[in-house]
This record gives sequence, structure tokens and C-alpha cells, in this order.
Amino acid sequence: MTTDPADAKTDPATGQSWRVDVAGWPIDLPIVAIKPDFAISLMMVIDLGVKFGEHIGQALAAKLKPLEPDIIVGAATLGIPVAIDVTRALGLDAYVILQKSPKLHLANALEQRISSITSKGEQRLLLDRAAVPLLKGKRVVVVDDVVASGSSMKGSLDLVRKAGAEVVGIGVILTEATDWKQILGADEPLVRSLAHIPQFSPGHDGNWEPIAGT
Ligand SMILES: Nc1ncnc2[nH]cnc12
Repeated sequence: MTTDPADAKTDPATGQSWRVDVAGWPIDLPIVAIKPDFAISLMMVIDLGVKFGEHIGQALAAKLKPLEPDIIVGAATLGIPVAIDVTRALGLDAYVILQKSPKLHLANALEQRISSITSKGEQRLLLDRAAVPLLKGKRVVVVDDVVASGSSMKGSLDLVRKAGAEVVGIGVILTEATDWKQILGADEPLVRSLAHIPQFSPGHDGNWEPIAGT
């Protein structure tokens, strides 16, 4: 374990953090204000080390293995380490990444538009046409670090289905609040997660408090 309460990272803007137990591995997430009256506890999976990566890979693989996936798909950027760690833990090799920026070789990519709460404005997800044969007719699990609004995940599901895959599961380290349930609709029951985080609003004492029901 790398997480000790004394090491708890706090965001200078709020000075507060939120502890969450990720399948037996506690982490402290800085509470970051997105608007004056709204904050999230931010998990940057790329800052948590390779041992945490191995841990979440194995914990998610245990939940996803019964779905018998042929291949894992992850969305850039923070879905990339999750896709790699889950693929490794399942004993698979190939994985497919949905890109966000139009790389040179993606001129002719399959495309899906999305919006995200942690990134500004509208974004695109791109699937290299060369990866379509890896997905067509295959049992696919789509993974990401966090599902919050569900918009990015829905875009990933749409894109993977455009490629002719059967989505048999969705794996995330964290579910955040509940907006994603509406956006994912009939796909909600596919979600397997390791832990849940709420969202935050200012309390009477000026500290951030979890929003009821999130
Ligand atoms: N709490 C969070 N941490 C990291 N990425 C996120 N995307 C949406 N919510 C997030």
C-alpha cells in the first residue's frame, strides 16, 4: 500500500479530501471545485502507481471474467491504464483504445461525439478502422477510470457497437453520483465497479459535503 492518512493529498483550493476504499485499497482523493457550489473528488489513476494499477486490474478482472470477454476496450486518456491492467489480469493480450485526438493515421476513423464534466467543451472519440476486425462479432468489455455523467461511456459503447461488437460488460474503478444511470439507460446493469464516490456542495460551515443521493 502506498496510501497512509498522513500522505493524504489535498487540493490547495479546498484543503479537503475524500477517502474511498477501492476493493480493499484505501485512497484519498482531493476535493476539487468545478463551480463555486459544486465539487468532485478527483481520482487521477495515472498518479497512483503501478501497484495500484495491478490491484485494480485484478479486482476488475475478477468481476469481469464471468462475462467471458474476448477483448477489452478503453477510452483515452485515463481509460488506457485501466484497459492495459485489466487485459493483463485476464490473461489476454490485445486491447483497443478509443482515441480523443485525431492522430495522423486516424483520418478515416469511426467517430462519436461526447461531452465530459472534467474536460471543457465537446470531444470526439475515434476508433481506428484497422481495429474493427478485433471487435467485429466479439464479446467486448469497455473500461474506464470513472463513470460520472456517463456521456463518455455512452460514446464508447456506441462506437464499439458501430464496429459490430457485442458489449457484454462495463468495468470502472469508480462510479460517481448517479447521472450515468440515466444516460446509460438499458446498459446500466452492465456496469461493474470497485467503489462509489459522491459529488459535493458547500455545507453551512463552508466545508464541502456529499450531496444527498449522489
Ligand atoms: N472524480 C473523478 N475523477 C477522475 N475523473 C473523473 N471524471 C469524472 N469524475 C471524475
